[in-house]
Amino acid sequence: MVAISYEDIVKVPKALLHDHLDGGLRPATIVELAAEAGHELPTTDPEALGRWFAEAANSGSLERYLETFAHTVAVMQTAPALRRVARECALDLAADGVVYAEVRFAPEQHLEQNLTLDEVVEAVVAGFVEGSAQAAEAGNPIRVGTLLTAMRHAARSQEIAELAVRHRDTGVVGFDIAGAEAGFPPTRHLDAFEYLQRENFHFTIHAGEAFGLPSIWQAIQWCGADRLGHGVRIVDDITPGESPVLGRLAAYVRDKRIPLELCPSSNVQTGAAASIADHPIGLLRDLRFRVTVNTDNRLMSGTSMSREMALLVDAFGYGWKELQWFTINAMKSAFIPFDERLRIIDEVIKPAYAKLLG
Ligand SMILES: O=c1[nH]cnc2c1ncn2[C@@H]1O[C@H](CO)[C@@H](O)[C@H]1O
Ligand SMILES: [Zn+2]
Repeated sequence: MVAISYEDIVKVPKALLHDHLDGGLRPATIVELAAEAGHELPTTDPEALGRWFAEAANSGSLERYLETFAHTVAVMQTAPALRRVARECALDLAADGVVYAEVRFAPEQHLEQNLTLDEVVEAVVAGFVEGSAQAAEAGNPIRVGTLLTAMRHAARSQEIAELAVRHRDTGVVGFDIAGAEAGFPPTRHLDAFEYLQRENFHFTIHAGEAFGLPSIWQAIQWCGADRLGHGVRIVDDITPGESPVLGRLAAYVRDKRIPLELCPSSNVQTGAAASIADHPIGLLRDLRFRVTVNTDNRLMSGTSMSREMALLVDAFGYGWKELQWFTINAMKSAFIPFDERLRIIDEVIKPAYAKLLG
């Protein structure tokens, strides 16, 4: 088998479902925006700043990992700043060969300079539109959908859910909750999830990352999540061995084809996995869960979609067949309409991989 190089992975179309806007800024942009905003950074050298984020996020704890977002959120408080960050996000993903991305952020964290929630969303969506148009001109077409996140420790989820529905025809394709998981179960936001279900809207829930099965169970069985953000701890319900045995929850997640938005590097940093080679993605793929590969926070993990795939190729010996499987899984699980998903699978993804698979 011919070894797969990083450069080859960049060229092949990829789909990304779990990427945080405030976790993916270019270090140089943070430096510029911080100077404008008068925000003090740990360093103003972009390269050193990039390293600082990766090191500070490498803490083994989700709570400490999340502290680093204070510096990105602080420079995303005006409409031009939000628009720029979103535009650069679309450009960076497209340059990495991502053809479909759902990018999330929490509007409630961007109100420090008196923007309204609607203005925050409008600025970000405008940035994605602008970035996607520029990427297409450069020969890297990408479709970017926005997910609105509510912070799980706060109490604004109903308001954010309504905001998402209000913008559903202008770029917002779904809803999410994020933030520290332990102590903040998904059922705290049940009203918001029930509202979204009545609106026939889509949502994912960060669950099974820093807390285990009860969080996943609530996300699926109480809240009705379409997908699981991470969900990696579903392995706690699988007894390993020659023929692994699935508990009732793991069996349900697999039977219902509930997509797992796995984020290998992020999980190593927050302590959810000991290393990439030890990451449960290997087992979950072998057992044919609906596994997808994601970046979570490109800045904090110093990563990209191509890099995450390259790490898996190295650790598990995956070839184009597996990378295509991950990509089609992600596209099937996207929150855009079925016919649009199918078009990207049939016209963009399959033809590109067919050439490589021979
Ligand atoms: O892996 C994660 N788990 C939980 N919360 C996260 C993760 N990555 C980022 N955020 C949180 O989501 C907010 C909106 O994008 C970020 O500000 C961060 O606090
Ligand atoms: Zn996340």
